[in-house]
Parts: sequence; C-alpha cells; structure tokens
Amino acid sequence: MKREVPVEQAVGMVLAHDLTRIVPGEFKGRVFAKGHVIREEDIPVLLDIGKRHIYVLELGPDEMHENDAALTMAQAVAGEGIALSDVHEGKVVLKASRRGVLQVDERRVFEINRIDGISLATRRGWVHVDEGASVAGVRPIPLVIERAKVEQVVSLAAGAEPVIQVRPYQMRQAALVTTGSEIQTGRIQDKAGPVLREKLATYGVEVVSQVFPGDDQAAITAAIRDALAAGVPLVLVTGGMSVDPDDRSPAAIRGAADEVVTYGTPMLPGSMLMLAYAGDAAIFGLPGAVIHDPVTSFDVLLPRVLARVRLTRDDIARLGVGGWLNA
Ligand SMILES: Nc1nc2c(c(=O)[nH]1)N[C@H]1C(S)=C(S)[C@@H](COP(=O)(O)OP(=O)(O)OC[C@H]3O[C@@H](n4cnc5c(N)ncnc54)[C@H](O)[C@@H]3O)O[C@H]1N2
Ligand code: MOO
Repeated sequence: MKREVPVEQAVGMVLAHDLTRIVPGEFKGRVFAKGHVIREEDIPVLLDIGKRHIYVLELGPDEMHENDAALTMAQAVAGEGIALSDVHEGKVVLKASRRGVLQVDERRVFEINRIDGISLATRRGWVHVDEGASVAGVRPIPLVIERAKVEQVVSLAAGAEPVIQVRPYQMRQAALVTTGSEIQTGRIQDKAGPVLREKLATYGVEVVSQVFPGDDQAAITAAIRDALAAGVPLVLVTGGMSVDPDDRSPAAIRGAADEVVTYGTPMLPGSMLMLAYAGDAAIFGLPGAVIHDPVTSFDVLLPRVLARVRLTRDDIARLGVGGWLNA
C-alpha cells in the first residue's frame, strides 16, 4: 500500500517508485530507485529536486521488504565457513570465510527455488574455494514479498546440515607410491612425482614420502601399508591401473584397503581411477592421464577427499553428467 508523507518524516521508509531529477539540457535520470530506504542525508537531495512529500510503501504484517527478506534467507542458508555481504538492492552475496571445498545441498536449493519469487543461485558443489571467493547470491524477485515465503525458505534451510557451507581441508600430508618397472629401474624418469607435488601444494598438502616398488603386487601393497602405518592420511598410487598383465595396482590397493569405493569413474580423462579407504585414510589409484592431462577425475574428487567428506559409489555415479572434462 502507498502512503504520502512529508520528506522530513520519511527516514527509514521505503520509496514506492523511482524518483527522477531533471536539469534541463544537462541531466535527466533516476536519483532514487523504487525500494530505496530513505536515509537522513537523502532529505536535502529530495528537497533540492522539489519533493516536499513522497509516496512510501507501507508494508503489511504479512509482507517483507526485499532487503530484509534477502538477509533473513542468507542467514538461514549459510553454514560454517560462509560470510555474508551487506545487503544491496535486495541481494546478499555469500562468500567463503575460509579455504576448502564448497558443499551445497542440491535438493534443498531446488526446493527453495521452487518457491515463486525466490532466487538462490550457487556455484556448483564440491569445488575448491579460496577465502573471500563468492559462492552464492540470494534475493527475492519482487520488491515486497510475502513473509510466508521467506519463512518457508527458513524452515527448508533448518536442519543439522546447512544448505551452503565450506568444509576446511583436513589432510596435510600425502605419500606417493609410484609403480612401474620402467621407473624403478631408471629406464625412464618419474613424471608423476613433480605433477602431484605441485597439485597437492595448491591445497597445502605436503608429500612426505615417495617409493618406487615396480610392478610387483605384494611390493605395492606393502608400500601402501607402510605409508598408512606411518599415519599418512592420503596415499596416491600411480601407474598400472588399466588392463595390461603388468597392471597390478588395483589388486594391490584392494590388498591394503578395507573399503573400495570405486574402480572406474564416469569421467574422462581419468576413467581408470580407483578410490579406496583404510580406516579414515584415503587411497587413490591414479591412471596415466593424471600425469599428462591438466584436469582429470582426480582434480574433481581431491578437494572433497582432503576435507574428509566420505564418498560413496553413488557420489561417483552422479559425476557422469559433466564428467566429460575435456570440453
Ligand atoms: N585396452 C585398453 N587400453 C587402455 C585402457 C583400457 O581400458 N583398455 N585404458 C587407457 C587409460 S584410460 C589409461 S589412463 C592408460 C594407462 O593407464 P595406467 O595407469 O595403466 O598407466 P601405465 O600403463 O602404467 O602407464 C602408461 C604410460 O605412462 C608411463 N608412466 C606411468 N607412470 C609414469 C611415471 N610415474 N612417470 C613417467 N611415465 C609414467 C608408462 O611408462 C607408460 O608409457 O591405459 C589406456 N589403455
Ligand atoms: O583413466 Mo585414463 O586416465 O581415462 O585417461
């Protein structure tokens, strides 16, 4: 509902329509937009453009201004590792307050966006984010929105798990088990070590050991067990992941693991990847592509594993859409 008030009494009230200033031959444009909340310093400007009275919006008890609605919804969906921007023109931006992996509950984002007039836009889940990175924005579409819709968002967002959060990385060390007789014997130089050291360093993970057990299954299993026994939370086995007679890594990893999540991923490059766990420690079997392609299935899965988000076979199966990584 609109109501007319003298400008001096309008501080804190919501402008019901755009206000235009016209200086003949010089300027014609909007000075205040519809929805603007009048501040003390706006009063002289309003008087300058000849406004002694303005129309303000009267919100009923069942209505909310876009700014209040945006803030309420942002607070409801934001979890640990998220900071909120100031509200501006009915929008709040959610930013990472620490580095880690972005976790988004897709089902609840979908449910929230099914409410007419609500917009919650997020980055894709499970990507690495640095501190300060923008990860989502929330706003109502109309200037004035029914309070019940905002309350519906709040109740959808309630629960043990937040809708949007940044999970911090919890693994600091990794061990490399570089298989292949050609590398063990020095016929060719190891290229996996440098590639993996550099990749892991971007996540703050240090490579604490690297061994070259050749192609012997028992020797590879023993090397993995040694790293686990030393308390290293992440073991990366490279080479020997496909179908040649000398490809012993999958069986060797099975020998050291207590759960194999997957051998094979619906992603290319990196389809022959294995992920397994021994207790809380993760073991990857990394195929050749990880050495020569800049982005593979390993890059997709690593942030989550480093944040100790336990993966299941279904989590892997969901990655098929978007799993063609060379696009
Ligand atoms: N018939 C099939 N052939 C291939 C398949 C398949 O499913 N069926 N999968 C392909 C995929 S995908 C990949 S990836 C590759 C090889 O994967 P592997 O992990 O088994 O790799 P290797 O055979 O051990 O090595 C391949 C190549 O890379 C060199 N290599 C390995 N490790 C290192 C290292 N640390 N430093 C330098 N160079 C390394 C190795 O000497 C080989 O030349 O299989 C496809 N084929
Ligand atoms: O597993 Mo291979 O690494 O798909 O390219």
